Amino acid sequence: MSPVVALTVAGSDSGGGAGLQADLHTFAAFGVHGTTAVTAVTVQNTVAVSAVHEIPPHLVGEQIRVVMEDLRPGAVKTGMLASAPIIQAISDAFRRHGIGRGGTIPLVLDPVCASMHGNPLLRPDALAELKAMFALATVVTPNLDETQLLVGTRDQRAAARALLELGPQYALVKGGHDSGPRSRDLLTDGSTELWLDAARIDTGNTHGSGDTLGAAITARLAGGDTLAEAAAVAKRYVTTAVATSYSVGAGHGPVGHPPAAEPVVRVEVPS
Ligand SMILES: Nc1ncnc2c1ncn2[C@@H]1O[C@H](COP(=O)(O)OP(=O)(O)OP(=O)(O)O)[C@@H](O)[C@H]1O
Ligand SMILES: Cc1ncc(CO)c(N)n1
Repeated sequence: MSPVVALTVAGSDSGGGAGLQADLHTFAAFGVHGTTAVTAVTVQNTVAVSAVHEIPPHLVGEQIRVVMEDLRPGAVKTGMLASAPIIQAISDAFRRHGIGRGGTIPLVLDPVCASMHGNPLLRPDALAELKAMFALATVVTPNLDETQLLVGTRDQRAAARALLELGPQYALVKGGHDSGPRSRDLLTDGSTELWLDAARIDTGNTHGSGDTLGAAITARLAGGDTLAEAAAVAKRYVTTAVATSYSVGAGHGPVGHPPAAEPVVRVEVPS
């Protein structure tokens, strides 16, 4: 039986907590075969991002092409995209391979702009290009710092409305950076509204939580879920991930990636 496959188009985090490393851990936890198109190599640990090396745009496009032609992922996620020329190459490849709106393969677009340390992961002059790409997305998943940058507000409802005007099918506005006893994310397509709600866990070790939520949605979409189903499962998973986070290094530790309670494919260990 061939496995369910997902693709992440993202940057590498040398510290192993976020970026494509978190995406691959998440795909594996759901029993999904993970593939990657690397956009940038970041020199990063739990304390800071100290350098970024961008991959040439045509090579990012080529990674997408060879994965699409051979492994046929059922869903695609984007994370750190780094620069406007890289975003253009990715958008072209997505249109060519039927990824996102107008195609048949769902696209989860996490508009990563900075690390949780506050270091930039997107060139400031690439913001317009990133926003233009939203029209391709099944869902965009910004945190509150990103909504402030993209649409000028940290109010979840107002941000979702403004994001939907840019053309994605759904907006999922994450509330991890809010305060209060609950960590609430808003999922809406403009006519229905779903609040994904969980207790806020008292920890500073949330590095990679956003990537993990988006990758869990992508894994479940690859397995055939609707977006609302995928988001509900992913929220339960990221809450477990934050609950199993740990301290490593001197800064923000990563979330854990335990086997998913609601996997796409249950991994059987031969006895
Ligand atoms: N302390 C916490 N307790 C429970 N859930 C949390 C906590 N922090 C974040 N979350 C959840 O984790 C997910 C990611 O949210 P967040 O807003 O932190 O994203 P992010 O900033 O993109 O993450 P990252 O740290 O990867 O950059 C959301 O579902 C959010 O509600
Ligand atoms: C490479 C990379 N992607 C995404 C994030 C945001 O979590 C990060 N810190 N590093």
